[in-house]
Amino acid sequence: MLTLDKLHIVQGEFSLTADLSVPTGARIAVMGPSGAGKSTLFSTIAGFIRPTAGRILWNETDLTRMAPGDRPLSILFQDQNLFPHLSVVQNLGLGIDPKLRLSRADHARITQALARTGLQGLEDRKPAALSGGQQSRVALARALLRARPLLLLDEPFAALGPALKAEMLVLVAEIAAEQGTTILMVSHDPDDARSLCPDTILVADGKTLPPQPTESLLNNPPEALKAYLGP
Ligand SMILES: Nc1ncnc2c1ncn2[C@@H]1O[C@H](COP(=O)(O)OP(=O)(O)OP(=O)(O)O)[C@@H](O)[C@H]1O
Repeated sequence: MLTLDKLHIVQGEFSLTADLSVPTGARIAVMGPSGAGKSTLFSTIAGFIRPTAGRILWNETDLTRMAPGDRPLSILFQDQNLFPHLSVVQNLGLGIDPKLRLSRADHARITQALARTGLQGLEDRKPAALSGGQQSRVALARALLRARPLLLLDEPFAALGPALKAEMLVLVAEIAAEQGTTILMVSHDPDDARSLCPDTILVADGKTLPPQPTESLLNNPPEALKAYLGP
């Protein structure tokens, strides 16, 4: 279970509170107006921003002061943060060992992750020689290899076309189900939220609300969400 315990985040003029829990294995959409603080919330959970007050817990473990790399999570952004000078295999290897000292078993796991994400044959390509969809797959394969229990998706597939995006979301859902991964996903698309996430966290007006059923939230959106979703 992820617990945000009386969390208070301040970035200059901007401030955001969160006091909620997310059960293990849940798939939760994170929605709210532009600038409401969705990415800031993720950066705080991932450890790139230090909260002003409160705690972040994974089960009984207090993550609040833990280094980002030690936290039990992976985060995927829109720019896939792949290393441009490294091949697909090397980028994946970094998910296992930052010094790329890989055993035969590690290579076998990489081969498996490549197959799982449909990247066979692209092992030696550099990211610049991959399509956007293929880059997304590499980032997802790396997260798969890290096998952390919590996956934060900050619109990693936003630049893809609708069909490819839907395909990636299905893949995420499959992998998450296999690994029992808990997912938080920032989404601007109500259909994505509906298809992948039974519950939604709303971020608006400086507050992060606890998860509530996605369907009823979208069918009867509060003002802040109405403006964001458009007509
Ligand atoms: N380093 C910073 N210093 C001061 N303010 C910041 C900093 N980083 C972000 N902000 C502000 O914090 C607020 C939240 O930004 P954030 O990117 O988290 O919003 P968001 O909900 O993810 O928006 P979007 O949907 O447009 O991506 C914004 O008003 C932004 O201008």
